[in-house]
Amino acid sequence: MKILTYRGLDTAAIPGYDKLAGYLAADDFRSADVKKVGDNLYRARLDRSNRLLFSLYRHQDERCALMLEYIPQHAYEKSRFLARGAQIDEDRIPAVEPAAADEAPELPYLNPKLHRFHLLDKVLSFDEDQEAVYQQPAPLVIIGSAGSGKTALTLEKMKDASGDILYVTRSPFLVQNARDLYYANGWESEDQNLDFLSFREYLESIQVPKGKEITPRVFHGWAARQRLSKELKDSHRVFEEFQGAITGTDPERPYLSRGDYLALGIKQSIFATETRAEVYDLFEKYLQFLDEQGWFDPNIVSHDWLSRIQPRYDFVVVDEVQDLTNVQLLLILRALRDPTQFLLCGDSNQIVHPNFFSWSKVKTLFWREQGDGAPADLIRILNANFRNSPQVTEIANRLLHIKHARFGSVDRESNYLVRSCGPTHGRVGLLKDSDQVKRDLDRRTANSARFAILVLHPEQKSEVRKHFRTPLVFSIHEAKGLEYENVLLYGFVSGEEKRFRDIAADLGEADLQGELRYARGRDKGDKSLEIYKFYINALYVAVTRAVKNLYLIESRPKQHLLELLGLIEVHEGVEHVEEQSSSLEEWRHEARKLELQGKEEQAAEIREQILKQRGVPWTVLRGEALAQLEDKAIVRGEKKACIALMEYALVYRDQRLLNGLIQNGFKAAKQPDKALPVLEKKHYLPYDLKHPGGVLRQVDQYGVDFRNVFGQTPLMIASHMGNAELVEALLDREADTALVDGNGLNAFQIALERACADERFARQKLPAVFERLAPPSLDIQVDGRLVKLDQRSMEYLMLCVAMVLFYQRLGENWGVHGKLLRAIDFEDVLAHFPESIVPARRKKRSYLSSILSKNEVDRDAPYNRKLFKRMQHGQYVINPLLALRVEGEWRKIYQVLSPQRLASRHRDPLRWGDHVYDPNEWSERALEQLRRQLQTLSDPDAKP
Ligand SMILES: Nc1ncnc2c1ncn2[C@@H]1O[C@H](COP(=O)(O)OP(=O)(O)OP(=O)(O)O)[C@@H](O)[C@H]1O
Repeated sequence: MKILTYRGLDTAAIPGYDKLAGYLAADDFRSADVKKVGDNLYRARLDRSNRLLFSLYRHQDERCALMLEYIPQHAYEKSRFLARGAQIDEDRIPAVEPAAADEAPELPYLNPKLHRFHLLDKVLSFDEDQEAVYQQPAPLVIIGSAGSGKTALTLEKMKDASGDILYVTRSPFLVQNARDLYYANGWESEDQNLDFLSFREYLESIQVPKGKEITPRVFHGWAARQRLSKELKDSHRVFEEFQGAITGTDPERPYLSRGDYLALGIKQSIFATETRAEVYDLFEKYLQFLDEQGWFDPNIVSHDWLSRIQPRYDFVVVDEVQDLTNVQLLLILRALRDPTQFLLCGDSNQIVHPNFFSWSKVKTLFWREQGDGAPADLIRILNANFRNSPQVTEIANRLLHIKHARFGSVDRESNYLVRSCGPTHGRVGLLKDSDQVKRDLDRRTANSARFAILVLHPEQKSEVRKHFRTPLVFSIHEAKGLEYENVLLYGFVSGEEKRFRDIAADLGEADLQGELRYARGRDKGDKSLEIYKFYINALYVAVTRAVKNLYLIESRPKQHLLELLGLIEVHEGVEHVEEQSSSLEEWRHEARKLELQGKEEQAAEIREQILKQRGVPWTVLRGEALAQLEDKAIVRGEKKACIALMEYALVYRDQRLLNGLIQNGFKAAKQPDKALPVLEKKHYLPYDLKHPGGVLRQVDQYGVDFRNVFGQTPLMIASHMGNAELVEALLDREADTALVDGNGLNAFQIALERACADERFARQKLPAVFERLAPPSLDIQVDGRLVKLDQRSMEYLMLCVAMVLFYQRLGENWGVHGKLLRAIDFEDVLAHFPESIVPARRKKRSYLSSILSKNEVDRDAPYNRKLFKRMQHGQYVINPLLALRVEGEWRKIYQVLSPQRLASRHRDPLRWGDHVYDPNEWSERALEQLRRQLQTLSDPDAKP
């Protein structure tokens, strides 16, 4: 059996390691005393009390033991790889034979020379090139085609850095994905302070820009309303020109002047010189539009922020750097304390419109920043592909050849072919464009979430929809970042026959042989060539979206370009296309993924067409509906309305509403403890059952995040009930953990809220849901800057608990005792939290005090998140100037929380003689004064 060791596992420091490894290598599981302790997790015996954890894999015909972790003193509960807190009774776990390895999962790639492996979401053995990059210190630029393992390698390199670290890329989806990969399998590091940010968030972390970021969709809507000549009709091109040529290129200016734009060289603009004046006219209108309609352009803001950026990172990773402009990249690099500590990666072949990105520009930028001290050897190339099938990679390589032969190299760096290490065998085929073929193909693919159709232009989508039912139809502009097992290109080449004919021109098979040599384009004089690049780039991007199988349907299949790609035979049948049907679960997952990638159109189509979801038929109590109910109950005293309002008030513990009802003589409101169980039975019963079929049926009907009458999602209720199985089922269905209820609390905070008030819940229910429910980070805004509070920080927990205490304690504390929130309040509630969630040292009052004071608004301290405002000695409220991003919008904290719901418990008036003293009035006055104070502090500029 081959022995591989996990990165960083210091085998020399493990007593008895060599002997044990020897047993395993010799397949002697008996001497190694191997037992199974988890899913593909085995333990072997080092000596009486120490154990070693490993996994089994196969590679081709070889068995492999992957050594993971040293477990000293039977301390399985501290293991990173076993579920945290695992208790293992060694006498009861089954012994294992080496033959278990024959059933183990297959490693798709194994470098025979390397004994170290890495682990993200899966096991990785680096190939020679990856290993060389792994060993190379920063600064480093990693260039590699789609699927060459850039992201994987970069993340593993990031784990070696220490201090303040930034991972940034344009797409929020990729950021989330990278973060998930990074922390997969329980990775933790004490000496890293990590930020995973999308470029937008990075801008916000310097200063939140005013307005919203302009999106292609908004831009197209606006451009469609302008009177434009034919040359400017393609608004994608115009948008690219604005974002890549007029803005974003020159760090000295927010955008080029008209004169400079008109004077750009032919390679620096997508538009011919004679059209540029009109483009610039439109650009000026665009500036006006941004200003008037409250949008911002990220390039212009990036330029403005250059004057604000301060060094604050020790190490920076920029992924998909080809999606960023010069100015954006500069803004990132300027955040480095040591300007050489960066790692950039990308692939200029993944650009659809030529947006003037080139590696030489990146280098120039770096050298200009660095002066003479810049290292000469910055760039590393990865040319293996681990994602696509060899057949797809072959077509992609042919396209690179064609592009290269016709247009010359983009730059020296992007001049390579791709070597396939693809895990599976695939198929590439040209299909006849007949009704029969389309019908058969539709039948086989309509229910498959692993089959997508791509077209060149958005208008072609409606044509596709006439023949195909799948919701997964994308234009090339939407295709970035997508990958599907099967991809069909519909009329890609026939739709632009002339363009592709011109591109293929007189190229022959001989032009597609050998390696790419760096060369300028053949047709130097032909200035119109630039325009053609879009078509070939688009085809390249489209082809590489296919992980396994690629099909093309062409109405005119006899085309030179297709011939060059080796697509000569036209298939009249589609028997070889596997019929696939995806489960609703896969479709739900697909919809959520697309939504995160900003592909709302397709996500909505899946929800409507496949998941058949619709809106809830009841009225959700919020905003106007809630105000009306209040009016009917409290002003007009309608009985039914009183009951409904009492229920609402009970759900949100809105003492003020209850008090209102009591004053109106609605007695039931006086005894919330009696009314609450009735309410729970009426509304939450299905959420408490072992088999929550009823809830899941509703989820199927209305979507996983539907709102009940009180505005709660199923996840919020499941979390309130502490029903871990249901929570799990809902999260599997992609329930959104970031949504908030009528009190501004998300599902995680709702579970905390129960746990703070109920020791049994904290002990018995909370551990099972705690980690799964906590959103990975909270976006807060302090001093106009975005801070992402990571789930792993104590500040995250403190802010969440403070939001809970706002409702649970602040009303009573202030209304009765004249106190705000104090360390003792936090100590009180955290005291009964299990050790696995909050370790004892973090529950101590001194520690809690130190977190409160370290994060005081008026204190000047490093890493001060300014979460709290100290109002009196040791007494705090959440910083009224803090804003939270809730459901995509920035909202001030006291708009998220509801100060009007602050109230102390209703007390009976005291009487002696003729005197009546009503403590409720006193409390209410005090609380009103607090509300006003919070309001003033929240909005210091408001007129009194
Ligand atoms: N050495 C390896 N062995 C096996 N799989 C690998 C290896 N390197 C990368 N992979 C896998 O290949 C896939 C593609 O890797 P990754 O996403 O890092 O590529 P990328 O270059 O960033 O691609 P893109 O530019 O499309 O984002 C991933 O599933 C990754 O786990």
